[in-house]
Amino acid sequence: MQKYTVVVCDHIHEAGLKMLQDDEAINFVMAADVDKKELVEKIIPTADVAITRSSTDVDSFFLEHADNMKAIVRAGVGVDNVDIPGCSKKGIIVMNVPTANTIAAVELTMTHMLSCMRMFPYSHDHLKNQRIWKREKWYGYELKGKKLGVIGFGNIGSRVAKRAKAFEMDIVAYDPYIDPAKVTDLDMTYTKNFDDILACDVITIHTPKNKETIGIIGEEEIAKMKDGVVLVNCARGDLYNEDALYNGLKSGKIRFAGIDVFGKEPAINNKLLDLDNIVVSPHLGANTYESQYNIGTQAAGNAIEAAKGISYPNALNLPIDESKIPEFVKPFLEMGQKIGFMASQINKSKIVSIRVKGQGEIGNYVDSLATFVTVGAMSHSSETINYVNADFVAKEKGVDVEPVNLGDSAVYKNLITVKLTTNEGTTTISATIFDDGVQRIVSIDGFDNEVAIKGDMILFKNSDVPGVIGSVGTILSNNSVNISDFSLARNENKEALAVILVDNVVSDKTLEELASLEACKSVSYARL
Ligand SMILES: NC(=O)c1ccc[n+]([C@@H]2O[C@H](COP(=O)([O-])OP(=O)(O)OC[C@H]3O[C@@H](n4cnc5c(N)ncnc54)[C@H](O)[C@@H]3O)[C@@H](O)[C@H]2O)c1
Ligand SMILES: O=C(O)[C@H](O)COP(=O)(O)O
Repeated sequence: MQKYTVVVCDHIHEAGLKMLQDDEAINFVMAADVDKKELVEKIIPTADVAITRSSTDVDSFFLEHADNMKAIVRAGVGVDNVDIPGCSKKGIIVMNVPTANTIAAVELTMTHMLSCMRMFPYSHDHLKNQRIWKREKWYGYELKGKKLGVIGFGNIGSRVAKRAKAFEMDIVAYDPYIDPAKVTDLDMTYTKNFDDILACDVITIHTPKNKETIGIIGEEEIAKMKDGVVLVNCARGDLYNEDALYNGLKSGKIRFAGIDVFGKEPAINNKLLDLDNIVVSPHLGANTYESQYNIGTQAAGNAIEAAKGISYPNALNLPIDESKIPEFVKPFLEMGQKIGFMASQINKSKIVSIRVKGQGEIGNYVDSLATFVTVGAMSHSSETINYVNADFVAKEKGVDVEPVNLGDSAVYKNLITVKLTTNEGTTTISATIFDDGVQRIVSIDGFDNEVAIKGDMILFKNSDVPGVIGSVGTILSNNSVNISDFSLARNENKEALAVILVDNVVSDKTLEELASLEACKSVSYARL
């Protein structure tokens, strides 16, 4: 069996590590405690996929050594320390885990906000460590009635705003890239004028770190702020210019700051730590058990799928303008890749052509869909294929890829059909996503089997005569193969196709036994 090496560069939850350990196709290397230079020089060259967090920079040094790398999974949101154009140049897909730590970051932001208002860590230290009971020293301020300026109204910023509203704050949001209704529908104020944010009592930032946002709060902005303003940053260091922040805190213009992130981390020598009106944490925004469990398991699952070429969830460097792809399309793309991968296992031979048809609204996105299907179908025949180079690899290997938009679908809201032609014949699979979000095959080679696209599946085609299902069940049970789902369909030629989902890996011996049944016409096996 082919093995893929997944290198874990930073600590992730043990449930994620276990998933990697338990997958027989994965050679798992835990390198979180390895010195970064050694990691890059000695371990990264062996990796098919790397899992990273903010402590591992994916920079030119890293990429120079990533000669086998197919994908990088950033186990978190921020990809400011990942050279995405550099990855694209090397054909490396970059994925992140975008929402698994949202709540952890939101709640840490509220913790910082409240800590700043009540100077909580300082009063705690006074009593606990200095044994001083001096209640009059610790008069704080209330959030109620104060104006909160939220810069960046995405997953985290919008949820911070909702929680702050529950504290009876007035919310002003600045985010040029959203529909203002996202703010105004919540009875909050949307502004395009950054000065409205600077006029707030408390300001919190939740944008990514990029060219536009680095230093978005600098000396000039702080000068315009109210005296006694409170600033919170649980997004990224350098969004607030650290010299300007230091001077503002030192002068008292900024009354208090709550800071989780720093320009250079670990930040043990940062001069901000010398101040008495700052609450700090060592980049803990994502550090809750819940969030790390979710991130670790999602990152591991995505790394396994990417290593095997099954799918690349949340890929950030696709050859497609993601902003032009509506949300409903993304699961179809993922499903298209799985169907391509499945078809290539059922019909194992040199691929001649891949025809991808889209019906319903999905038909408008059939070109992107064809790219994903191609990646899935050709991942067995090309070690390096991905969304970035799929068209090129297909052409190079003489595979004809044809996307077809069929317009409206008579039966399904959206339907995709993949026809894979190889030297051995054709396999045609149609699938849709129902309103419950479950991806389902609705037909295979003209048989109307309806079955979920997941796990291990046996496709058993036979003459439609009595007793076949019983014999199949007996063989599977004699070989300790447990059936989890079974779908049977027949055609007018007196043939039947059974799609059998099973709980465990099926051996060649079991497949041979099935093939030896008299009524059997063909047996194939696909692992997703
Ligand atoms: N401290 C932590 O551990 C921690 C945890 C999670 C996320 N983060 C950071 O928080 C950031 C935000 O996370 P998210 O999940 O809310 O991301 P998101 O993509 O959902 O939201 C970001 C928002 O910022 C807006 N934005 C972009 N540029 C802007 C600009 N110039 N001015 C105003 N708004 C702008 C976007 O339109 C978007 O709505 C991440 O990029 C990450 O760096 C930190
Ligand atoms: O961007 C993120 O997801 C957070 O900053 C968390 O970073 P971490 O994974 O290094 O904790």
